[in-house]
Amino acid sequence: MTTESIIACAGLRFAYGTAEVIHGIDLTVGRGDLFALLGTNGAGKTTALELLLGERRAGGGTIRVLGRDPWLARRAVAGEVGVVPQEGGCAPDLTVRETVRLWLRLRGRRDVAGPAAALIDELRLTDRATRRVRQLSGGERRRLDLAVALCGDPPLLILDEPTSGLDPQSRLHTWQVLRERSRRGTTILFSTHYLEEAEELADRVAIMDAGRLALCATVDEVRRSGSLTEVFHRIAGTEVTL
Ligand SMILES: Nc1ncnc2c1ncn2[C@@H]1O[C@H](COP(=O)(O)OP(=O)(O)OP(=O)(O)O)[C@@H](O)[C@H]1O
Repeated sequence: MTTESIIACAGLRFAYGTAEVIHGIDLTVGRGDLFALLGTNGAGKTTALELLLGERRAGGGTIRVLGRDPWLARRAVAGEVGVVPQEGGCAPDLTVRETVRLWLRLRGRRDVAGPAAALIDELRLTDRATRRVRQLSGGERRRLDLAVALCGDPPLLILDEPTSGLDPQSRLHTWQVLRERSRRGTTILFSTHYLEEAEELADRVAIMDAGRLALCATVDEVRRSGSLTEVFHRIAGTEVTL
C-alpha cells in the first residue's frame, strides 16, 4: 500500500429527502488497499458506495474517486471502476458467456472470447457458461456479478456485499480471487456483514454506525485492541479510539 489515495471523502453528507443518512464522513482508501466497510443494517454503507460511484449526489462535503468528482465525471469513473451492486444487475436473458463477453466489449476489449473464458473459469462458472442468468442459483449469479466487475481489469473495485449468498467454499474461493487482484495492485473497497471476512481478507476496515464512521483502522490495529468481532460489538453506536 502507498499513501496515494484512490478514494478520498471529506465531510461527506447525504439525505434522502429531509432524512439525512450520511452525517459527515471522512474516508481515504489508498492505492492497493483491500478495504472492508462494515456496519449494521441501515448504517449507510450502500448509500456511501453509491455516492462514490456518482449514482447519488452528495448533499455536502467532497468526494474524489481516482482523482475525479464521481457526480460530475460519472461516465469516466464508471469506465475505471468494477462494481458489484448490492442487488446484482445482469440481464436475465443473456447467458453467462454472453454477459461476460458483452462487458468486456463495453470495457473496450476487441478480442473477447479468450478473456471471457478465462474470467468464467476464474469464477468457477465454466460448466454454467451457456446457461441464462435467470437459470443460475443465487450464489452462481453473485459469482457472475464479480466476473462482470473484473471485466477489463479495472484499477478500482467497489463491491457491495460481494459474497452474500455464497456457500463457504465459494466464499473462500472469492477471497482468493480478490487477494490475487489486490496482489496485482487493484484497489478494492467492499462492504460485508461477515466480520471474519473483513478480518481475514482486508488490510483496513471501517465500521459505519448510523451514518457515521465509528472506526477506521488497519486490521492489525484492531487486533491490538481485541478481535474485530469484539470491537464491532463494543462500538454499538459510540466512537472507539484505537
Ligand atoms: N431509496 C431510499 N429512500 C429513502 N431512504 C433510503 C433509501 N435507501 C436507503 N434508505 C435509508 O437510508 C439508510 C441507509 O441505508 P443503506 O442501504 O445505505 O444502509 P446499509 O448500511 O447499506 O444497510 P444494509 O446493511 O441493510 O444493506 C437506511 O435508514 C435506509 O432505510
